Amino acid sequence: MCPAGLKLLAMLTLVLIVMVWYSISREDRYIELFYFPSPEKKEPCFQGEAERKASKLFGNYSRDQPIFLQLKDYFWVKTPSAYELPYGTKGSEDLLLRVLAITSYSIPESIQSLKCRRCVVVGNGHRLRNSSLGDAINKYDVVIRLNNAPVAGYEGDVGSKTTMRLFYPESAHFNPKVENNPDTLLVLVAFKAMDFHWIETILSDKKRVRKGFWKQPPLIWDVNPRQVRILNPFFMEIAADKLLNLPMQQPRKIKQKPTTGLLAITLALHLCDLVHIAGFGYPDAHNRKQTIHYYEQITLKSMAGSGHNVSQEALAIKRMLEIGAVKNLTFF
Ligand SMILES: CC(=O)N[C@H]1[C@H]([C@H](O)[C@H](O)CO)O[C@](OP(=O)(O)OC[C@H]2O[C@@H](n3ccc(N)nc3=O)[C@H](O)[C@@H]2O)(C(=O)O)C[C@@H]1O
Ligand SMILES: CO[C@@H]1[C@H](O)[C@@H](O)[C@H](O[C@H]2[C@H](O)[C@@H](NC(C)=O)[C@H](OCc3ccccc3)O[C@@H]2CO)O[C@@H]1CO
Repeated sequence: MCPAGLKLLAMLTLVLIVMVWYSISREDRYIELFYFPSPEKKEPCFQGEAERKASKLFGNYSRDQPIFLQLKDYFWVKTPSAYELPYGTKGSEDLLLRVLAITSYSIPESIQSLKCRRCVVVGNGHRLRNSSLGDAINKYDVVIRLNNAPVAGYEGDVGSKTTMRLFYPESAHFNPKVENNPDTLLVLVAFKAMDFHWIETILSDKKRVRKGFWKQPPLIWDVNPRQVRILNPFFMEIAADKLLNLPMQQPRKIKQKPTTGLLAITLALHLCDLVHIAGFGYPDAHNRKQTIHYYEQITLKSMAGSGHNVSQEALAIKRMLEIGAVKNLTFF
């Protein structure tokens, strides 16, 4: 072969090597960010793995914090809190005391006794639509759902098992019996003192108050008080502080806060040994027509004034995916 031919061959080989290297490196990234579960097999689970990985994000924060608030911490001793709601209980202690007296705080024995807890957090995103992930989702030990996201009619895509559902008064489903299982834990995330007041009036059948909510919450809510739990605001604090770098005390007007989904992932990293997520991810800001939920036709416009920074949250979730703290069943 002539020298020019050899040179061309060398060039082509080099280009080929670079292309192979690039596609391998992209493939690694692909595996990090997307994950396809096998509906037949249970995931291998390693005790303490989520905690180990999460410590890279959160630092060595205390694992002693209870998941749910307990009466003993407010009745016998008055546990002090540095912050007001939603990051602490400062100023809401009396209301909280009454709520804790009529609710429970235990984690079900079926979860408590597991050596390794496999959890999935199901976000409300449109990406779940036609995903056929229902069977895979039902196989996790703990399925965490959010707000009023329905299950009935969407079982093929989102499953039907709900171990716990995080909600606040304005996001409570008006028909909780239809969208949950009889033993689902209904976990109240309190953002303001009125949220404690609402649950108290509902569970003790006291006079309902209509004012003080940004959207009318249910006035009748047919649930067993033994299913209700109050989430420890500590998780909101670390989601805001460690994942989003939000200041804990903000002027009244700004009030930025994590979404319930990011809060649920934070909680799962504390409660579980393996954390998978599905249905997370918003459309680009300029994509005005794309619906955001798997169950209704609303767009990003509906979120104006919500106080969420969805691009900052996307970066936080990407970081979690990159370090392997969570895996994603849908695309991100
Ligand atoms: C109009 C409005 O205030 N919408 C908020 C709604 C609304 O209050 C409830 O749905 C009740 O109707 O609640 C929120 O969230 P929402 O109930 O929409 O969704 C629950 C969580 O899923 C994740 N999500 C959702 C849609 C999407 N395209 N990508 C996602 O990643 C998010 O992590 C989200 O938290 C909320 O509580 O966070 C946040 C939304 O901003
Ligand atoms: C996790 O946050 C929840 C939801 O995602 C947010 O959209 C919602 O934001 C509301 C915000 O909490 C309200 N602020 C207060 C202090 O209540 C804000 O209020 C403005 C308002 C007041 C009266 C009537 C209409 C609007 O409204 C925001 C929603 O537009 O907070 C949720 C947790 O409560």
